[in-house]
Amino acid sequence: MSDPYDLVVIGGGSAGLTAARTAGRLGARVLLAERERLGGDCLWTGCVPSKALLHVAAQVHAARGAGRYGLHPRPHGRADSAAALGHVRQAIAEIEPHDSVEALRPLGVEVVHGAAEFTGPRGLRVGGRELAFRYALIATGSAPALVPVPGLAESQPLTSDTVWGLEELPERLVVLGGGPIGCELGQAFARLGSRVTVVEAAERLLPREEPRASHLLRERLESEGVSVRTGWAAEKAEQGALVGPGGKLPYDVLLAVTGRRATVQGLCVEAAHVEVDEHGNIRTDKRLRTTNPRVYAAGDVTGLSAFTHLGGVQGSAAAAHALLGVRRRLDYAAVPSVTYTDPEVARVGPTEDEAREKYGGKVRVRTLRHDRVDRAVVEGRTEGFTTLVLGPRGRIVGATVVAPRAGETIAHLAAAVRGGWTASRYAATVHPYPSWTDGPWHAALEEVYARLAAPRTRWITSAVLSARRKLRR
Ligand SMILES: Cc1cc2nc3c(=O)[nH]c(=O)nc-3n(C[C@H](O)[C@H](O)[C@H](O)COP(=O)(O)OP(=O)(O)OC[C@H]3O[C@@H](n4cnc5c(N)ncnc54)[C@H](O)[C@@H]3O)c2cc1C
Ligand SMILES: NC(=O)c1ccc[n+]([C@@H]2O[C@H](COP(=O)([O-])OP(=O)(O)OC[C@H]3O[C@@H](n4cnc5c(N)ncnc54)[C@H](O)[C@@H]3O)[C@@H](O)[C@H]2O)c1
Repeated sequence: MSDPYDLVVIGGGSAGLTAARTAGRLGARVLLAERERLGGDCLWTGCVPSKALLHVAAQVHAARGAGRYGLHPRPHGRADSAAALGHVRQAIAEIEPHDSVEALRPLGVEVVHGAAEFTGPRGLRVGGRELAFRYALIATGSAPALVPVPGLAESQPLTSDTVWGLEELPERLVVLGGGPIGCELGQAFARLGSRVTVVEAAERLLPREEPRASHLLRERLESEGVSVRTGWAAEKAEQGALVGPGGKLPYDVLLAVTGRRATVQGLCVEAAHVEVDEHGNIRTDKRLRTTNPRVYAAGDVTGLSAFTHLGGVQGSAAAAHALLGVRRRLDYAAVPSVTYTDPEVARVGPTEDEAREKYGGKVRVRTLRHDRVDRAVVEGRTEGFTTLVLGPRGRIVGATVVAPRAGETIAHLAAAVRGGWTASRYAATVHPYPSWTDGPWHAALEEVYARLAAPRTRWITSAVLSARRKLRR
């Protein structure tokens, strides 16, 4: 067996790639093992293809609406599936080189192709080699999980892994699951011309978001022809129909997007004394160390992250912890999440209800409807809103923005949450006009105006005004 590597990273997705790059930049001897394709879920079956498809769908949707401005005839029918999926493949092809063996080599990252398995607490086997490591990082991600609905597995539904292999747009698409994936893909396929039904067992779409965001998104989807069934738990799947409350939903294609499960099979984690928790995720402490202090974990496999941006940050932090012994605290309270539907639903921190559970009566909420945002008015998109959740000492602890490009707007609010800013501190930054960032800015200004109007402040300002009037008389 050769000298031990400083760090062996298992899995070349968002978390593993970022960890390997960090380790390489630190000058460590690092090996990255990947069993399929570098880039992982995000590049091949997740963020990149879904956002590329949503982009095509948005173009098609805009073209259909151009009749309003005199451009006729109004295009109808289904978009060209080959062209739509061609754009998806092109986006992947353009991003892929950034995640390639060639891009990693200058950073000193060695890549081995193969499925890694632990052979002991400080050793593993991959690509026919037995390796020793000082530290290892498990970044093996997650895979679609089918809910235990009778007949579902036998019906062989498409998942977010396999939907990209479709050659034709389905005539009737039933989407099982109204979470982020179901809403994004449901809207994309509907805009491209499929007849889409989204079914969700909970009482509303995107159950983790502000109820107002869920209702608004539902209205929007329905206005675009998507049939939405909430409180609709699938009971049975048959060939060609999903069965649930009130009867059958016939489909040509069934897409099951009901959550994901950590990928730990085949890793032989027991050999490394690495424990898995009751949900099947790798158990980690605050520093992302597993139950073996020589082995760390990052990304979807931990159950602490379901996003590329967070998986990458975890990977980088875990590499630095392991190699340098530094303690970089991860601030989960300020991690934004975005569902890239139109409008986008973006949030950082807790919802209003979650904040009230945590902070009780100290919570105040400012919501600004976007009919007060000039950018929304000029684009004819006033349906959205911004909510700021203020916690103890008036600090912004959470925010939700529902609007086109809310994913960009939320980044500044994430900085505010991370910095523990009050609404007035946030409002002191000048925001560009007319931009979507006017939503959060004016919501924060509303809080400032309310404070100015409070009796105590009003008493002080009145006293100052009156004193200055007398002085200058
Ligand atoms: C449809 C969809 C849309 C999404 N959209 C977004 C989005 O817009 N924004 C966002 O932030 N997140 C999004 N996500 C989530 C995001 O894709 C994941 O959070 C992210 O890709 C997880 O990264 P990871 O590195 O933890 O795992 P992965 O990307 O899954 O990488 C794990 C890698 O490990 C490899 N592997 C597994 N076992 C072994 C082994 N034994 N040996 C060697 N290699 C192994 C796998 O082949 C894989 O390449 C989306 C997900 C889906 C499904
Ligand atoms: N834009 C993004 O950042 C983005 C996009 C897509 C996915 N992701 C992440 O990927 C992960 C997986 O997403 P997802 O949408 O698959 O999972 P999810 O768990 O968020 O949503 C699945 C939905 O399916 C519903 N469901 C479960 N069983 C059902 C049944 N029998 N009948 C009807 N509905 C049922 C659940 O109530 C839930 O709302 C999430 O953690 C998400 O955050 C992120």
